[in-house]
Parts: sequence; structure tokens; C-alpha cells
Amino acid sequence: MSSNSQPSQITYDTKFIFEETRGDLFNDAPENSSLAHCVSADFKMSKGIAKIFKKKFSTRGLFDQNKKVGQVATLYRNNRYIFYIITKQIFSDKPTREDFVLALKDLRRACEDKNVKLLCLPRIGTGLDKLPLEFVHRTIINVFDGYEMKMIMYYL
Ligand SMILES: Nc1ncnc2c1ncn2[C@@H]1O[C@H](COP(=O)(O)OP(=O)(O)OC[C@H]2O[C@H](OP(=O)(O)O)[C@H](O)[C@@H]2O)[C@@H](O)[C@H]1O
Repeated sequence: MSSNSQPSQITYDTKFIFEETRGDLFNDAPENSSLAHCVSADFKMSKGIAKIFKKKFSTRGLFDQNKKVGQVATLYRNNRYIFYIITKQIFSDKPTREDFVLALKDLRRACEDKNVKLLCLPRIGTGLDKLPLEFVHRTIINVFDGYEMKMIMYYL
């Protein structure tokens, strides 16, 4: 048979690896990993894991990045990136699924921009923000598909 077939598309398997593991994000995440968590656009961080982040990492420089809901603000602390995923306007709100997806897409952009290869986070959005874990998992897999990075999600 004449081989007039088109050259086969060569795709490289840029594998996104997602893992969940029991552990404390601040004690167990590798020190060279970047971190991420969800916040409101007012950066109140008055409760939950955000409050611990606020205590551990100075928020200087967050506000003047003028990031909005559906975007990510980035700080660099102790030789690691800290990503502030803005999922809602004010602390008393709850995020919409649409804004959560938008913010995760911006998180991927920020990771690509900084060439992040290892990102650790808590079960974002599933506690005070009351998003279903299954929805959060599915969104992460969909948004990060094709980006070569390892993401470890810690739970207590
Ligand atoms: N050390 C640790 N290691 C591993 N996992 C840990 C942990 N500590 C807690 N967790 C778990 O990590 C999950 C999500 O923890 P959270 O419920 O806090 O976050 P969330 O993303 O649902 O909500 C964010 C909004 O909460 C705040 O809003 P307010 O200002 O109060 O309005 C913020 O500002 C945001 O806007 C829960 O399962 C926690 O048990």
C-alpha cells in the first residue's frame, strides 16, 4: 500500500502528576516546593489555613499587585513561591465554581511563568469555602492537564 499517510503527530508526554497525602502542609511539604492556598480579594485571611499563612509569611507586596477575583497574587518567601488564589471578593463570601476555575487557570499561568515544577497545597476550597472535594480534584486535573509539574495536596 503506498505510504502517503501524513507523518504521525509526535506528542511528548508532558505528565501532570497529582498526589494526595495525609500530612501537615507546613511541616511535611518539601522546603523547595511552592505553596498555594485560597484567599479573598481583601486578603483578610482571618480564619482557616489562610490565617496560618498570614502568620508565617509577610503579606507585604500582596495588595499592590491589584489582583482580582479569578486571579492569583504571588509572593516569594524563604526561597519559595507562595500563590494566593483569589476565589472571592470579601472574606464573608463563598466562591462560585466559575471563579474557582478561573483562579486555578491563573494559578497554572503563574506556575508556567515561574517554571514551578513542585507545588504543594491543602485541600483548597473544601473547608471554609465549602466546595466539594470531587469538584476541586476534577478542576485541578482538567486545568493542569498537559503541564509538566507535580502537585501534592495535603490533608490533616
Ligand atoms: N496545616 C494544614 N495542612 C494541611 N491541610 C490543612 C492545614 N490546615 C488546614 N488544612 C485543611 O485545608 C483545607 C482548606 O482549609 P480552609 O478551610 O482554611 O480553606 P478554604 O480553601 O476552604 O477556604 C479559604 C477561605 O477561608 C478563609 O476565608 P475567611 O477569611 O475566613 O473568609 C480564607 O481567607 C479563604 O478565603 C481544610 O480541609 C483544612 O482542614
